Amino acid sequence: MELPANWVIRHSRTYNKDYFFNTVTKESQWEMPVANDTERVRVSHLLVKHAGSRRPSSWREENITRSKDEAFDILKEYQRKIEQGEETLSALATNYSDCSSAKRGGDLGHFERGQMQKPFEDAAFALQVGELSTPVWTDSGVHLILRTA
Ligand SMILES: O=C(O)CN(Cc1ccccc1)C(=O)c1nc(-c2ccccc2)[nH]c1C(=O)O
Repeated sequence: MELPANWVIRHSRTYNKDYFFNTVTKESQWEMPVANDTERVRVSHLLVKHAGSRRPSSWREENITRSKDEAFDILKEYQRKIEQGEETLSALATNYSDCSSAKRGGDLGHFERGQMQKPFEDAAFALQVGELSTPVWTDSGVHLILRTA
């Protein structure tokens, strides 16, 4: 049984069953502690906004008028290029992402559940490290997500 760092299994004589004890925080719990690598992910993403985006504006374009369909077609072409190895997500995000993270090659750093828009979070946590998502829709627009850690 793989336990996250600092966790040990203890046995409760009172209830005659095992529990989990964190030797650093001194907390104890009955349920199996969540391993760190499922608590936090790091991703880079490429966002293409459209006229219906909550904020249809970006560093690239002051007033974004493209349709949802156009945004999807643009993102699908980026996805094809990345999957074919012709381009990297980082290079495309730097030049074409409508998110301010374009300046960092699309890197969003690490985040836990509860921090991002739900569709984005669910897609990110479903990826294996190194895996590229299919297009993901949020209120911001449509995204390609690459899990990096
Ligand atoms: O939607 C808005 O009201 C304006 N935003 C920023 C935003 C979007 C959702 C929640 C909080 C902030 C965006 O449109 C946006 N969302 C993102 C975003 C969305 C999901 C994951 C990472 C970044 N980037 C941006 C940006 O301009 O740079």
